[in-house]
Amino acid sequence: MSQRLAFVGAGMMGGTLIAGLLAAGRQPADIVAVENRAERRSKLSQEYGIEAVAEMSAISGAEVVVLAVKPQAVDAALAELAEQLPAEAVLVSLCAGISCSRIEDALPAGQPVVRVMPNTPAQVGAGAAAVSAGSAATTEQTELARDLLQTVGTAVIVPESYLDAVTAVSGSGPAYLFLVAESLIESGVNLGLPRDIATELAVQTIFGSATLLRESGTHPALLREQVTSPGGTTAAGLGQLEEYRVRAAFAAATRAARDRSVELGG
Ligand SMILES: NC(=O)C1=CN([C@@H]2O[C@H](COP(=O)(O)OP(=O)(O)OC[C@H]3O[C@@H](n4cnc5c(N)ncnc54)[C@H](OP(=O)(O)O)[C@@H]3O)[C@@H](O)[C@H]2O)C=CC1
Ligand SMILES: O=C(O)[C@@H]1CCC=N1
Repeated sequence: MSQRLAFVGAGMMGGTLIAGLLAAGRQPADIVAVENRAERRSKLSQEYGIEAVAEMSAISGAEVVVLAVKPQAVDAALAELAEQLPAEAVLVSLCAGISCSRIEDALPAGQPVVRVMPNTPAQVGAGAAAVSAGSAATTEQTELARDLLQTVGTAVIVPESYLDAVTAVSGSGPAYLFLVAESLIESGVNLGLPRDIATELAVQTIFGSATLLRESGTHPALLREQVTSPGGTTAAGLGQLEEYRVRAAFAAATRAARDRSVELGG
């Protein structure tokens, strides 16, 4: 694959994808970034050797244009982008909550649009993304977007109606798990462990548990039972997590994130 890619917005998520794609073997010469912030542009060109500019005209040679600005900046970006977008280019939007139809309405009729919800573990080739076709995107164009995301992790094609829930689970999900990591480390420190030891053990425990969960294909409830000796330490700890309603907290968190995604879509 060597399509010419343009990123409009190359902050946290756009920059993550660019880094992941280059690490997976994409050539810097095939990627251009249109980015508002001068310091980001310098970093992108110095660190990755890609062309990074402020002018939207740079997207004119692209076959795939990835829109990675905050949802609040989408309308302004689309207004500028619509004038420069090549008719045959696929617009791949990473923007939370913004529907394909809203993007299509801002572009020339028939422009192919694909909506994607990625996540930041793509930085280390371990992303999880879901991809949905807009009304004018062909199967081939949707698969092209999926393949792009698959170079930095897992990517699945889903109906667009799933995407707000996907955003709540895997788009925002890394932040929930980083909060769990932070809590486990602090709890170890509170119990008297040196911070570096607590950090190393907590991080490896999360990594090892995720790897076991994925590689064994075993239901997490069974894996949890394997750790839980009758009358033992884990049963005592889990009892407190149930008491503090961890399951209810995750259900409420994902509902709130899903609702916010819907709200951002306007
Ligand atoms: N961060 C994450 O974990 C995830 C983010 N997303 C989605 O990705 C999108 C980007 O998020 P994120 O990367 O975190 O945001 P960032 O703010 O880190 O990056 C967006 C960048 O785009 C720039 N920008 C805004 N408008 C334009 C424009 N018209 N032309 C060129 N550059 C522009 C911004 O500059 P300035 O600030 O000066 O406007 C900023 O540097 C969002 O829609 C978000 O919903 C999806 C999944 C995960
Ligand atoms: O917090 C957000 O709105 C974005 C979308 C998913 C992850 N970050």
